[in-house]
Amino acid sequence: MTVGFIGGKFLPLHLGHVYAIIYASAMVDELYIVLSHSKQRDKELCDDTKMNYVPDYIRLRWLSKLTKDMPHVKVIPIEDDYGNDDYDWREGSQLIKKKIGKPIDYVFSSEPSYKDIFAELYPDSKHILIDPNRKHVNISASKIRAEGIFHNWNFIPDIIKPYFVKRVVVVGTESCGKSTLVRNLAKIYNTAYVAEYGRTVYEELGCDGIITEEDYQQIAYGHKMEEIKAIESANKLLFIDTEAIVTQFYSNLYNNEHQTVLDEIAKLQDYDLWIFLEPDVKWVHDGLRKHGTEVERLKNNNHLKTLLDKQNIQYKILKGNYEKRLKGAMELIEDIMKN
Ligand SMILES: NC(=O)c1ccc[n+]([C@@H]2O[C@H](COP(=O)([O-])OP(=O)(O)OC[C@H]3O[C@@H](n4cnc5c(N)ncnc54)[C@H](O)[C@@H]3O)[C@@H](O)[C@H]2O)c1
Repeated sequence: MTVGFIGGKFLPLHLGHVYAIIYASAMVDELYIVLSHSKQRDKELCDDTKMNYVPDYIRLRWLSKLTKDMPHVKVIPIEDDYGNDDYDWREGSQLIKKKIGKPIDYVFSSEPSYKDIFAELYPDSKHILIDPNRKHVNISASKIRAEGIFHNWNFIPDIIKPYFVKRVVVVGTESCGKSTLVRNLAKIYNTAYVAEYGRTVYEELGCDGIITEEDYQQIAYGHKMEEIKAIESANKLLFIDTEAIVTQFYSNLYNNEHQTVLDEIAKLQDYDLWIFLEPDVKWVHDGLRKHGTEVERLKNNNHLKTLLDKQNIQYKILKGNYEKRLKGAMELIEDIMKN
Protein backbone atom coordinates (compact mmCIF):
# COMPACT_ATOMS: atom_id res chain seq x y z
CA MET A 1 0.00 0.00 0.00
CA THR A 2 1.43 3.40 -1.04
CA VAL A 3 0.80 6.63 0.86
CA GLY A 4 1.42 10.19 -0.28
CA PHE A 5 0.53 13.74 0.62
CA ILE A 6 0.28 17.08 -1.07
CA GLY A 7 0.38 20.19 1.10
CA GLY A 8 -0.71 23.71 0.45
CA LYS A 9 -2.59 26.78 1.58
CA PHE A 10 -5.14 26.65 -1.24
CA LEU A 11 -5.68 30.38 -0.93
CA PRO A 12 -7.70 30.11 -3.11
CA LEU A 13 -8.15 26.59 -4.47
CA HIS A 14 -7.66 26.77 -8.26
CA LEU A 15 -7.71 24.38 -11.22
CA GLY A 16 -3.92 23.92 -11.03
CA HIS A 17 -4.35 22.54 -7.49
CA VAL A 18 -7.21 20.36 -8.71
CA TYR A 19 -5.02 18.94 -11.48
CA ALA A 20 -2.15 18.25 -9.03
CA ILE A 21 -4.51 16.62 -6.49
CA ILE A 22 -6.18 14.37 -9.07
CA TYR A 23 -2.84 13.42 -10.62
CA ALA A 24 -1.33 12.58 -7.20
CA SER A 25 -4.45 10.62 -6.26
CA ALA A 26 -3.93 8.41 -9.30
CA MET A 27 -0.40 7.50 -8.15
CA VAL A 28 -1.07 6.23 -4.63
CA ASP A 29 -3.41 3.98 -2.69
CA GLU A 30 -3.97 6.67 -0.07
CA LEU A 31 -3.55 10.41 -0.60
CA TYR A 32 -3.60 13.04 2.13
CA ILE A 33 -4.29 16.65 1.24
CA VAL A 34 -2.72 18.78 3.95
CA LEU A 35 -4.31 22.18 4.41
CA SER A 36 -1.53 24.11 6.11
CA HIS A 37 -3.02 27.23 7.66
CA SER A 38 -2.20 30.05 10.03
CA LYS A 39 -4.55 32.98 10.43
CA GLN A 40 -1.64 35.42 10.72
CA ARG A 41 0.27 34.11 7.68
CA ASP A 42 -2.80 33.73 5.51
CA LYS A 43 -4.07 37.21 6.39
CA GLU A 44 -0.64 38.69 5.63
CA LEU A 45 -0.74 36.99 2.22
CA CYS A 46 -4.05 38.62 1.40
CA ASP A 47 -3.14 42.08 2.73
CA ASP A 48 -2.81 44.64 -0.06
CA THR A 49 -4.07 42.17 -2.65
CA LYS A 50 -7.37 42.00 -4.50
CA MET A 51 -8.58 39.01 -2.50
CA ASN A 52 -9.98 38.92 1.01
CA TYR A 53 -8.69 36.39 3.51
CA VAL A 54 -10.60 33.09 3.32
CA PRO A 55 -10.95 31.27 6.69
CA ASP A 56 -9.50 27.78 7.02
CA TYR A 57 -12.88 26.08 7.55
CA ILE A 58 -14.07 27.36 4.15
CA ARG A 59 -10.92 26.03 2.42
CA LEU A 60 -11.40 22.74 4.23
CA ARG A 61 -14.94 22.54 2.87
CA TRP A 62 -13.71 23.25 -0.66
CA LEU A 63 -11.19 20.40 -0.49
CA SER A 64 -13.69 18.10 1.12
CA LYS A 65 -16.33 18.88 -1.52
CA LEU A 66 -13.77 18.30 -4.28
CA THR A 67 -12.78 14.86 -3.00
CA LYS A 68 -15.98 13.58 -1.35
CA ASP A 69 -16.40 10.88 -3.99
CA MET A 70 -12.75 9.73 -3.69
CA PRO A 71 -12.63 7.39 -0.68
CA HIS A 72 -8.84 6.99 -0.83
CA VAL A 73 -8.30 10.77 -0.49
CA LYS A 74 -8.41 12.41 2.94
CA VAL A 75 -8.16 16.07 3.83
CA ILE A 76 -6.31 17.05 6.99
CA PRO A 77 -5.96 20.56 8.39
CA ILE A 78 -2.71 21.47 10.16
CA GLU A 79 -2.68 24.77 12.00
CA ASP A 80 0.27 26.83 13.21
CA ASP A 81 0.55 30.43 14.27
CA TYR A 82 3.63 31.54 12.37
CA GLY A 83 3.84 34.43 9.93
CA ASN A 84 5.29 34.36 6.43
CA ASP A 85 8.89 34.87 7.41
CA ASP A 86 9.19 32.48 10.31
CA TYR A 87 7.22 29.39 9.21
CA ASP A 88 8.85 26.38 10.86
CA TRP A 89 9.02 23.66 8.17
CA ARG A 90 10.49 21.10 10.58
CA GLU A 91 7.72 21.53 13.14
CA GLY A 92 5.19 21.43 10.26
CA SER A 93 6.62 18.16 8.99
CA GLN A 94 6.41 16.60 12.46
CA LEU A 95 2.74 17.56 12.72
CA ILE A 96 2.04 16.19 9.23
CA LYS A 97 3.79 12.86 10.01
CA LYS A 98 1.93 12.57 13.30
CA LYS A 99 -1.48 13.19 11.72
CA ILE A 100 -0.88 10.80 8.81
CA GLY A 101 0.46 8.26 11.30
CA LYS A 102 2.02 5.85 8.78
CA PRO A 103 5.06 5.76 6.52
CA ILE A 104 4.85 8.31 3.71
CA ASP A 105 6.10 7.05 0.36
CA TYR A 106 5.54 10.16 -1.75
CA VAL A 107 5.48 13.89 -1.14
CA PHE A 108 3.87 15.73 -4.05
CA SER A 109 4.28 19.33 -5.17
CA SER A 110 4.85 21.32 -8.33
CA GLU A 111 7.73 23.29 -6.78
CA PRO A 112 11.30 22.31 -7.78
CA SER A 113 12.51 24.72 -5.05
CA TYR A 114 11.12 22.36 -2.36
CA LYS A 115 13.64 19.66 -3.40
CA ASP A 116 16.19 20.24 -0.62
CA ILE A 117 13.80 20.90 2.23
CA PHE A 118 11.72 17.82 1.38
CA ALA A 119 14.92 15.69 1.11
CA GLU A 120 15.86 16.85 4.61
CA LEU A 121 12.42 16.54 6.24
CA TYR A 122 11.22 13.42 4.43
CA PRO A 123 14.41 11.40 3.75
CA ASP A 124 12.43 8.18 3.31
CA SER A 125 9.89 9.66 0.87
CA LYS A 126 10.19 10.39 -2.83
CA HIS A 127 9.45 13.97 -3.92
CA ILE A 128 7.25 13.82 -7.00
CA LEU A 129 7.04 16.98 -9.06
CA ILE A 130 3.72 17.43 -10.81
CA ASP A 131 3.79 19.76 -13.79
CA PRO A 132 6.53 22.08 -12.46
CA ASN A 133 6.25 24.31 -15.53
CA ARG A 134 2.50 24.68 -15.03
CA LYS A 135 1.98 23.52 -18.60
CA HIS A 136 -1.44 22.04 -17.95
CA VAL A 137 -2.93 24.83 -15.86
CA ASN A 138 -0.88 27.98 -16.00
CA ILE A 139 -1.94 29.73 -12.83
CA SER A 140 -0.80 30.30 -9.26
CA ALA A 141 -2.68 31.30 -6.14
CA SER A 142 -0.46 34.37 -5.69
CA LYS A 143 -1.40 35.59 -9.18
CA ILE A 144 -5.08 35.17 -8.35
CA ARG A 145 -4.64 37.11 -5.09
CA ALA A 146 -2.76 39.89 -6.89
CA GLU A 147 -5.15 40.24 -9.83
CA GLY A 148 -8.43 39.28 -8.19
CA ILE A 149 -10.77 36.32 -8.40
CA PHE A 150 -12.97 37.74 -11.15
CA HIS A 151 -9.96 38.42 -13.34
CA ASN A 152 -9.10 34.70 -13.14
CA TRP A 153 -12.64 33.30 -13.00
CA ASN A 154 -11.85 30.56 -15.56
CA PHE A 155 -9.26 29.07 -13.19
CA ILE A 156 -11.72 28.85 -10.28
CA PRO A 157 -13.36 25.42 -9.83
CA ASP A 158 -17.15 25.57 -10.21
CA ILE A 159 -17.64 24.06 -6.75
CA ILE A 160 -16.07 27.08 -5.07
CA LYS A 161 -17.43 29.86 -7.30
CA PRO A 162 -20.57 30.37 -5.15
CA TYR A 163 -18.35 31.50 -2.24
CA PHE A 164 -17.11 34.47 -4.28
CA VAL A 165 -20.36 35.45 -5.99
CA LYS A 166 -21.42 39.03 -5.11
CA ARG A 167 -25.04 39.27 -4.06
CA VAL A 168 -26.94 42.36 -5.12
CA VAL A 169 -30.38 42.86 -3.60
CA VAL A 170 -32.91 45.31 -4.98
CA VAL A 171 -35.55 46.68 -2.61
CA GLY A 172 -38.41 49.14 -2.83
CA THR A 173 -42.16 49.41 -2.45
CA GLU A 174 -44.91 48.38 -4.87
CA SER A 175 -44.42 49.20 -8.54
CA CYS A 176 -40.99 50.79 -8.25
CA GLY A 177 -39.44 48.71 -11.05
CA LYS A 178 -37.59 46.14 -8.92
CA SER A 179 -38.45 43.00 -10.83
CA THR A 180 -37.70 44.53 -14.22
CA LEU A 181 -34.36 45.92 -13.05
CA VAL A 182 -33.37 42.58 -11.48
CA ARG A 183 -34.21 40.64 -14.66
CA ASN A 184 -32.45 43.17 -16.89
CA LEU A 185 -29.28 43.17 -14.78
CA ALA A 186 -29.20 39.36 -14.79
CA LYS A 187 -29.41 39.45 -18.61
CA ILE A 188 -26.70 42.08 -18.96
CA TYR A 189 -24.29 40.30 -16.61
CA ASN A 190 -25.23 36.87 -17.98
CA THR A 191 -26.13 35.42 -14.63
CA ALA A 192 -28.92 34.11 -12.41
CA TYR A 193 -31.50 36.05 -10.41
CA VAL A 194 -33.97 35.33 -7.64
CA ALA A 195 -37.53 36.53 -8.23
CA GLU A 196 -39.66 37.84 -5.38
CA TYR A 197 -40.81 34.64 -3.72
CA GLY A 198 -43.74 36.36 -1.99
CA ARG A 199 -45.23 37.13 -5.35
CA THR A 200 -45.16 33.47 -6.32
CA VAL A 201 -46.98 32.64 -3.07
CA TYR A 202 -49.63 35.37 -3.61
CA GLU A 203 -50.19 34.20 -7.16
CA GLU A 204 -50.56 30.59 -6.04
CA LEU A 205 -53.11 31.56 -3.39
CA GLY A 206 -54.96 33.40 -6.10
CA CYS A 207 -57.20 35.62 -4.00
CA ASP A 208 -57.00 38.66 -1.83
CA GLY A 209 -56.91 39.10 1.92
CA ILE A 210 -56.00 35.57 2.94
CA ILE A 211 -52.33 36.06 3.69
CA THR A 212 -51.66 35.15 7.32
CA GLU A 213 -48.81 35.85 9.72
CA GLU A 214 -47.25 32.42 9.04
CA ASP A 215 -47.30 33.01 5.30
CA TYR A 216 -44.80 35.87 5.68
CA GLN A 217 -42.44 33.64 7.65
CA GLN A 218 -42.67 30.98 4.97
CA ILE A 219 -42.10 33.59 2.28
CA ALA A 220 -38.91 34.71 4.07
CA TYR A 221 -37.63 31.12 4.45
CA GLY A 222 -38.68 30.18 0.92
CA HIS A 223 -36.93 33.24 -0.48
CA LYS A 224 -33.70 32.32 1.30
CA MET A 225 -33.84 28.78 -0.11
CA GLU A 226 -34.25 30.25 -3.62
CA GLU A 227 -31.11 32.35 -3.01
CA ILE A 228 -29.14 29.32 -1.86
CA LYS A 229 -30.20 27.39 -4.98
CA ALA A 230 -29.60 30.25 -7.42
CA ILE A 231 -26.09 31.07 -6.20
CA GLU A 232 -24.96 27.64 -7.44
CA SER A 233 -25.53 28.70 -11.04
CA ALA A 234 -24.59 32.37 -10.68
CA ASN A 235 -21.83 33.88 -12.78
CA LYS A 236 -19.88 36.30 -10.51
CA LEU A 237 -23.09 38.14 -9.52
CA LEU A 238 -26.49 37.13 -8.21
CA PHE A 239 -29.39 39.58 -8.42
CA ILE A 240 -32.10 39.29 -5.81
CA ASP A 241 -35.56 40.84 -5.84
CA THR A 242 -36.49 41.75 -2.20
CA GLU A 243 -35.52 40.15 1.11
CA ALA A 244 -36.72 39.77 4.71
CA ILE A 245 -37.06 43.50 5.50
CA VAL A 246 -39.36 44.02 2.52
CA THR A 247 -41.34 40.97 3.71
CA GLN A 248 -41.62 42.67 7.12
CA PHE A 249 -42.81 45.81 5.34
CA TYR A 250 -45.62 43.82 3.68
CA SER A 251 -46.49 42.12 6.96
CA ASN A 252 -46.84 45.61 8.49
CA LEU A 253 -48.79 46.92 5.52
CA TYR A 254 -51.27 44.13 4.85
CA ASN A 255 -51.62 42.40 8.23
CA ASN A 256 -50.55 45.12 10.64
CA GLU A 257 -48.11 42.66 12.22
CA HIS A 258 -44.48 43.24 13.13
CA GLN A 259 -42.74 39.89 13.24
CA THR A 260 -39.62 39.29 15.34
CA VAL A 261 -38.73 36.25 13.26
CA LEU A 262 -38.41 38.43 10.16
CA ASP A 263 -36.14 40.83 12.05
CA GLU A 264 -33.97 37.88 13.05
CA ILE A 265 -33.73 36.64 9.46
CA ALA A 266 -32.87 40.19 8.38
CA LYS A 267 -29.99 40.29 10.87
CA LEU A 268 -28.44 37.22 9.22
CA GLN A 269 -28.49 38.78 5.75
CA ASP A 270 -25.16 39.84 4.35
CA TYR A 271 -25.57 41.25 0.84
CA ASP A 272 -22.71 42.93 -0.99
CA LEU A 273 -24.89 45.70 -2.37
CA TRP A 274 -28.33 47.04 -1.49
CA ILE A 275 -30.10 49.06 -4.16
CA PHE A 276 -33.17 51.03 -3.06
CA LEU A 277 -35.53 52.13 -5.81
CA GLU A 278 -37.57 55.28 -5.25
CA PRO A 279 -41.20 54.94 -6.41
CA ASP A 280 -40.92 57.79 -8.93
CA VAL A 281 -41.78 55.70 -11.99
CA LYS A 282 -45.36 55.38 -13.15
CA TRP A 283 -47.70 53.13 -11.14
CA VAL A 284 -48.47 49.88 -12.94
CA HIS A 285 -51.59 48.13 -11.73
CA ASP A 286 -50.98 44.39 -11.92
CA GLY A 287 -53.96 43.04 -10.00
CA LEU A 288 -52.02 42.46 -6.77
CA ARG A 289 -50.90 45.99 -5.90
CA LYS A 290 -53.08 48.28 -3.82
CA HIS A 291 -51.41 51.48 -2.75
CA GLY A 292 -51.12 53.53 -5.92
CA THR A 293 -51.96 57.08 -4.81
CA GLU A 294 -49.03 59.46 -4.54
CA VAL A 295 -49.70 59.95 -0.82
CA GLU A 296 -49.72 56.18 -0.15
CA ARG A 297 -46.62 55.59 -2.25
CA LEU A 298 -44.69 58.26 -0.35
CA LYS A 299 -45.87 57.06 3.04
CA ASN A 300 -44.94 53.43 2.26
CA ASN A 301 -41.60 54.48 0.84
CA ASN A 302 -40.72 56.29 4.05
CA HIS A 303 -41.87 53.34 6.13
CA LEU A 304 -39.64 50.89 4.24
CA LYS A 305 -36.67 53.24 4.65
CA THR A 306 -37.34 53.38 8.40
CA LEU A 307 -37.30 49.57 8.58
CA LEU A 308 -34.02 49.42 6.65
CA ASP A 309 -32.47 52.16 8.80
CA LYS A 310 -33.44 50.28 11.96
CA GLN A 311 -31.34 47.37 10.72
CA ASN A 312 -28.48 49.75 9.84
CA ILE A 313 -28.61 48.84 6.16
CA GLN A 314 -26.36 50.98 3.95
CA TYR A 315 -28.47 51.14 0.81
CA LYS A 316 -27.79 53.09 -2.37
CA ILE A 317 -30.77 55.03 -3.70
CA LEU A 318 -31.63 55.06 -7.38
CA LYS A 319 -34.29 57.27 -8.90
CA GLY A 320 -35.35 58.84 -12.18
CA ASN A 321 -36.29 57.18 -15.44
CA TYR A 322 -35.49 53.56 -16.31
CA GLU A 323 -32.36 54.44 -18.26
CA LYS A 324 -30.99 56.47 -15.34
CA ARG A 325 -31.66 53.62 -12.92
CA LEU A 326 -30.02 51.04 -15.16
CA LYS A 327 -26.91 53.19 -15.59
CA GLY A 328 -26.80 53.95 -11.87
CA ALA A 329 -27.12 50.28 -10.96
CA MET A 330 -24.34 49.33 -13.39
CA GLU A 331 -21.99 51.92 -11.89
CA LEU A 332 -22.64 50.56 -8.39
CA ILE A 333 -22.05 47.00 -9.60
CA GLU A 334 -18.77 47.87 -11.37
CA ASP A 335 -17.65 49.38 -8.09
CA ILE A 336 -18.23 46.25 -6.00
CA MET A 337 -16.65 44.06 -8.70
CA LYS A 338 -13.30 45.83 -8.29
CA ASN A 339 -12.55 43.83 -5.16
N1 LIG B 1 6.14 21.47 6.68
C1 LIG B 1 5.99 20.71 5.65
O1 LIG B 1 6.54 19.62 5.60
C2 LIG B 1 5.13 21.13 4.51
C3 LIG B 1 5.09 20.33 3.37
C4 LIG B 1 4.27 20.76 2.31
C5 LIG B 1 3.56 21.94 2.41
N2 LIG B 1 3.65 22.68 3.57
C6 LIG B 1 2.88 23.93 3.71
O2 LIG B 1 2.14 24.16 2.55
C7 LIG B 1 2.58 25.35 1.92
C8 LIG B 1 2.76 25.07 0.44
O3 LIG B 1 2.35 26.17 -0.06
P1 LIG B 1 2.25 26.54 -1.57
O4 LIG B 1 2.19 28.01 -1.57
O5 LIG B 1 3.29 25.84 -2.37
O6 LIG B 1 0.83 25.90 -1.80
P2 LIG B 1 -0.33 26.22 -2.73
O7 LIG B 1 -1.52 26.18 -1.89
O8 LIG B 1 -0.15 27.38 -3.64
O9 LIG B 1 -0.27 24.92 -3.67
C9 LIG B 1 -0.56 23.64 -3.19
C10 LIG B 1 0.15 22.60 -4.05
O10 LIG B 1 -0.30 22.69 -5.41
C11 LIG B 1 0.81 22.86 -6.28
N3 LIG B 1 0.41 23.75 -7.38
C12 LIG B 1 0.14 25.09 -7.30
N4 LIG B 1 -0.21 25.57 -8.50
C13 LIG B 1 -0.17 24.55 -9.36
C14 LIG B 1 -0.43 24.44 -10.78
N5 LIG B 1 -0.80 25.49 -11.53
N6 LIG B 1 -0.31 23.21 -11.34
C15 LIG B 1 0.06 22.14 -10.58
N7 LIG B 1 0.33 22.18 -9.26
C16 LIG B 1 0.21 23.37 -8.66
C17 LIG B 1 1.89 23.49 -5.41
O11 LIG B 1 3.20 23.22 -5.89
C18 LIG B 1 1.65 22.82 -4.08
O12 LIG B 1 2.28 21.57 -4.06
C19 LIG B 1 3.88 25.75 2.58
O13 LIG B 1 4.03 27.15 2.64
C20 LIG B 1 3.73 25.15 3.94
O14 LIG B 1 2.99 26.05 4.76
C21 LIG B 1 4.41 22.28 4.59
